[in-house]
Amino acid sequence: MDLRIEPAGALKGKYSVPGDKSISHRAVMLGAIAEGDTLIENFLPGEDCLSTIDCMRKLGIEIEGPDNAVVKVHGRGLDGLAEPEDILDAGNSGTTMRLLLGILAGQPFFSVITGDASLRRRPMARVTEPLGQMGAQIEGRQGSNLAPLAVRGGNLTPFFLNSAVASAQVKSAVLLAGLYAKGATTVTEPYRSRDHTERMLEYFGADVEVNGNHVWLSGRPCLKGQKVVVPGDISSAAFLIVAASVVPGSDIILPGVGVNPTRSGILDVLWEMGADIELLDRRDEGGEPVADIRARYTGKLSGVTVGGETIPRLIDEVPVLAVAAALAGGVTIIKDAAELKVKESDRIATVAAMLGMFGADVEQLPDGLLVRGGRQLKGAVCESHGDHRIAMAAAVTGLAAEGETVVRGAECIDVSFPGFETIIKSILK
Ligand SMILES: O=C(O)C1=C[C@@H](OP(=O)(O)O)[C@@H](O)[C@H](O)C1
Ligand SMILES: C=C(OP(=O)(O)O)C(=O)O
Repeated sequence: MDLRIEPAGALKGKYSVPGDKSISHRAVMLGAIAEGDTLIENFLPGEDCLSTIDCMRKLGIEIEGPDNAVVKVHGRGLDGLAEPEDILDAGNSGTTMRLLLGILAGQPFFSVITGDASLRRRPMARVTEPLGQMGAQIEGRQGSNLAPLAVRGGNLTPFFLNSAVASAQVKSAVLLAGLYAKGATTVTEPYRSRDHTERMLEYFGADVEVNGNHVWLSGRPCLKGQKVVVPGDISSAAFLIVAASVVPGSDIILPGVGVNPTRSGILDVLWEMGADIELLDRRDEGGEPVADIRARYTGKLSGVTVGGETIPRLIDEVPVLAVAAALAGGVTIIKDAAELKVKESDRIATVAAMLGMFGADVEQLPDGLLVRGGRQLKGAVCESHGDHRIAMAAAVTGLAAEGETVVRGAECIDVSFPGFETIIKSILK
């Protein structure tokens, strides 16, 4: 599908962003292995989270919905999953595959998990190795690095993982497997990655302790089904916040967006660049911090250097941050972000190619991007590369560029932000 974009009129008023993808996945998974029902409100009905529901159904869990973003999971307890009769399909979703591998590692049955062409190229050894050390047998191409992966789980022993990457998917896979091991499992990571698994495990009744970059979990807890109200996804909100920051006259409110500090790096960096963003009515909902976000055009963004502990706090927002950088004055350097190469596309290469099509000055670095901002951008025909974040970043660039932009392969936007196209069409001049 082609998405056609023209220079935008100002973004004005309230826009609602769909539920958080990371939290929606986790609510279904924990709901499935908890005792009793879990009611999820504001669930993200994006393709990725639908893949998680589909896999859980194949594992014998009855799930109602999504119906108006409400999902009911009839949990069967820690040992209630059934051997799937068919291959589990994680689609385009790295989170589904890596977190589910953690759960499958603890099951006394055989399962096979695969995904689409993009996911079958993404590295899985980062989870299959520690899960193997915990006692699961996992086989796949390239030394169990590439899906399809066949898992024979069960009889896990507790583990101490000192992870080389700050990855919430790695941390979560080991913690979910740790639920099935008698004793304590701990994970240490170089920088703190998103902590939704830790927060939700505690909310469902597990014994979890977090100390800086270390997480400790006691195995074999009794998880109890809960009501989970999913906050709006800050990763989706970021596209509208950047759009409002670069399109003259804009002033928007995004109600009920998650502002968990392990996710809000994009706000910190946009503030540093000079963006006008306010957090209103800050509150806590179901163990997650939430706020209404107001973003206004300022007309004077400037370049920044971003790296280190900030990167895991905005990893999925780098494509749209690069758009802001191309429209800002001065140089922006994004470093320590080699993880971008193993997302739905190689996002260092695809962001540079996409912005280059608009006439922006962008250089690829081995671990990030160098953007020399301030050029007048010209509408372009660009490819999504099957990557939802690249498609949406291109659309936002098109709003601020001269002339028409066409985003090819824009159907992938439904992976994380169904409704994006409707919002964008409503603001075209
Ligand atoms: O745990 C999660 O929900 C996610 C973790 C991040 O991946 P990594 O763990 O690979 O950094 C992120 O990029 C992904 O979109 C969602
Ligand atoms: C990297 C992403 O997701 P996943 O790893 O779940 O495919 C993303 O949504 O940008």
